[in-house]
Amino acid sequence: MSAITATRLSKSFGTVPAVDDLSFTVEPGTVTAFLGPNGAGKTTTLRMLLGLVTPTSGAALIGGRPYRDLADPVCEVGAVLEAAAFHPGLTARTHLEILRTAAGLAADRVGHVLDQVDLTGAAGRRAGGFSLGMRQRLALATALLGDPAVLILDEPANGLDPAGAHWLRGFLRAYALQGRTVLVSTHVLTEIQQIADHVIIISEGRMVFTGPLASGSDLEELYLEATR
Ligand SMILES: Nc1ncnc2c1ncn2[C@@H]1O[C@H](COP(=O)(O)OP(=O)(O)OP(=O)(O)O)[C@@H](O)[C@H]1O
Repeated sequence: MSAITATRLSKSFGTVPAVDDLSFTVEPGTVTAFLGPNGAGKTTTLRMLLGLVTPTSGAALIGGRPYRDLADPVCEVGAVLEAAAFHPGLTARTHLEILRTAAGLAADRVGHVLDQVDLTGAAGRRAGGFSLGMRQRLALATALLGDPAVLILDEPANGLDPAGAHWLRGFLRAYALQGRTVLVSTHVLTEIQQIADHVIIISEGRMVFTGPLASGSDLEELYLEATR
């Protein structure tokens, strides 16, 4: 079964058709790049997959079910959507501890995800003093708490320094190699080209390209051609 399925998915905000009859699948064991110009409908699509926006019509499924019907959502899908807001007075570890407790996860998960995103050294610092890149790492750590099979990330490299972006690429590649599913929305084509197996490009809410990314192919050329 596909890890993620969108079937004839549409969403209008008033008279604005943000997503228009969009169908695609995302397979386990792949990194899929979800691309499109500003306002193409990427974030709206991701929010529908995560049950945060109700589709006007069509279906958005994770593991064959709408998000609201998942038995154990924290363990099935982790997400980073835009720059997450953290309470400035709470430490990274406290943020994660609160989420871990609410989700009923094992006590060792907090230390594990802090290690995974390389934030262990800053775990006792307040999030209010974090740089953008550190906040991105903390947001990724929250997404990883349930050790989910599916990761949905909106611009995850935003604010990461070159070493951080390099680290993130390796992390996502390894995540997919474990048979898990990674769907990443980004505008940074040179970076995603290095790790994506599959590409979905939308424009004005509609699919303009979906297919595997052959090694050696030029993603920027493909993108510019598809969105012109
Ligand atoms: N809550 C909302 N109310 C009204 N219009 C919205 C809302 N959310 C999104 N839109 C509109 O839907 C369209 C798609 O927006 P969306 O944020 O999904 O695009 P995007 O592809 O993620 O863009 P970007 O690359 O700039 O982040 C835009 O025209 C946007 O103005």
